[in-house]
Amino acid sequence: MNQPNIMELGKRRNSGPDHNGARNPGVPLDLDLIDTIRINKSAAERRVSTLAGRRTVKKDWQAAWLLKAVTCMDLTTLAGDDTDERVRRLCAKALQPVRADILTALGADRLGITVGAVCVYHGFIKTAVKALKGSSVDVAAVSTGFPAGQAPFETRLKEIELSVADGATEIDIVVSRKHVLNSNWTALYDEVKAFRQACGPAHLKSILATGELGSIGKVGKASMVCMMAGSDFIKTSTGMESVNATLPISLVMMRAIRDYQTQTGHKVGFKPAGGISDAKTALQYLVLLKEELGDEWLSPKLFRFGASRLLGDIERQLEHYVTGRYSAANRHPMG
Ligand SMILES: O=C[C@H](O)COP(=O)(O)O
Repeated sequence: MNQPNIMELGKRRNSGPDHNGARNPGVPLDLDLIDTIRINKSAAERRVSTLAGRRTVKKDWQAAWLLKAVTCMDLTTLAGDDTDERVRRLCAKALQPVRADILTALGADRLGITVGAVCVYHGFIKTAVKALKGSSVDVAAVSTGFPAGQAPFETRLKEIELSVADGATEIDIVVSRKHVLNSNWTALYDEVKAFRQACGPAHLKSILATGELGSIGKVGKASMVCMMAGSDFIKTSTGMESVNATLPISLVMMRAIRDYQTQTGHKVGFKPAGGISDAKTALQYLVLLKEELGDEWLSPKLFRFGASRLLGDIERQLEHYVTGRYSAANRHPMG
């Protein structure tokens, strides 16, 4: 696997698809196309099962890929006991995600590495905006009755509008699982399109909650419908389902993104989220992404990890790389 140009890591300011080309404007719903989508589950599982053994990244290359993963992270806190102080600490970590001594040892201390965004509940948007002011780190808010999405439709629309008014530049919505389970693609399309409209300039990430969609085939179809409705990103999971991000599901979503680009010319981002907590797994996602969608997607404009714990393990692995020793996980707090 090629080493990303480490000098490029610090340059990516202004994340989001529209800063470097047009956003996905969406297209009319094409039910005939949705009907043709078929997914071979065993083939998808076979494809990803060889990933860890077949492609490995070592030493300098691994360090560079891990720094890339950091720049593509939505550093997340979504807990019932979140406080303004916790969010402020998380934002400080977002601005300096890897300890200065580690970055210096890696020769990466002048790259201005930050995460892609901080992801919070609505009530903490203003706190995050203030803490990140002057930086290029985006503020993402989960929305539309996250995680279940069972609030009234008008309430969900209003929630988006309020979050954008508070300063969120990215909105992570949850789709109504019932529309997918009932194969009511028109209802899903209309819902996501309305959410996109409510977002205005903020980018829309559509969370499919893939672990609750019943089949891998539904994941392929729902991915395509969400992109047709104008999603800037499609995202696997809320982190609250019993099954969250997996590599086979991610493969299906990446291929849907590829097919959508082939059909329409529009690029849509991908965000695996939920349960991705170690550097080794993160590298597997990056390898799969590079192989399926190419180098252009290896950027926060088109790829994010949604993760609350991953950064700690990445920092720990980077410290091991520069010192030869592993430190205790609690030496890498998130805030
Ligand atoms: O969107 C992000 C997820 O909620 C994060 O899930 P996690 O806490 O399992 O990393």
